[in-house]
Amino acid sequence: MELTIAGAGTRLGGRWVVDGVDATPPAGALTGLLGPNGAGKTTLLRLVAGLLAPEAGAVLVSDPAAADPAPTLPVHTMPRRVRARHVALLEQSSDAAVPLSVREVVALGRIPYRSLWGADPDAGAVDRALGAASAEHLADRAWSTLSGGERQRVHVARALAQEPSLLLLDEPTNHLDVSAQLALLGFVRDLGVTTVAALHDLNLAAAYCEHVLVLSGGRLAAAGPPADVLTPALVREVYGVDAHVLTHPMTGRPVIAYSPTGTVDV
Ligand SMILES: Nc1ncnc2c1ncn2[C@@H]1O[C@H](COP(=O)(O)OP(=O)(O)OP(=O)(O)O)[C@@H](O)[C@H]1O
Repeated sequence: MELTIAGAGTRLGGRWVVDGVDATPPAGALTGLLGPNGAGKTTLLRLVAGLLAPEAGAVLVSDPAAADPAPTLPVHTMPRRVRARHVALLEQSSDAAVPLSVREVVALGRIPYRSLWGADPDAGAVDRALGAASAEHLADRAWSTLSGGERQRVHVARALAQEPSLLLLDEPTNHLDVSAQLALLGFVRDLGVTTVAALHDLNLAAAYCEHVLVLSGGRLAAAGPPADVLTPALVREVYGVDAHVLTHPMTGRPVIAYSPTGTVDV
């Protein structure tokens, strides 16, 4: 799905927390949404998901009912059921103790596809999503008994079960061990679905994202391929941290080596 964020902004608590953001994340690829705590990443994801209507500008997506893929449809005006078939948002996980099994939680992602009498037209969708999120071994567990990382995998599986054409992930690697982080981002990158993922780990973004957007104080500070954007000057300006940017010996992608603060023994 094509996505254009055109001067989008919104206020929360009387303050512009997303302010005049212009961006065109590449279709069918993984875009990293970066920026310090409070920069506006979650709010921008909610605007892109159509859960918030922008007070300024627009968030436009391809109209699923039209042959033309050009982004012309304001996402927040899509009927909810239609939007739920095309746009999935994985929010920062809540720890609600719902009395459901893992399989039932993932099946919630299939609600937009179910018929009036509750049948899912694709009986294999839940199992495929569990497999994609490396969570098939959890299928029959009670949700309330899972660890933080296990829950995160199930949240991801639920979003994938929606089979969206626009996938929005808010800190999807939260709680995951290193191996699960790499597996998840590798899987999402190879999905071929337009994906925007808020990430705190600049090295994961550099390794897996085709494009990155960097927010700072609600405004877009930089956008482009990670190798162009993730410079020592940018890391200093946005995060207030000194860093060296090295080149990964296998992939050629940037590796950010932060300079420790305080006294350093050498
Ligand atoms: N309902 C609200 N009312 C007032 N201010 C809000 C509200 N929700 C969020 N904010 C503020 O808006 C700003 C942006 O918040 P947001 O959650 O989008 O940032 P973020 O980049 O996702 O942060 P983090 O990395 O910490 O998750 C923050 O300063 C936050 O305190």
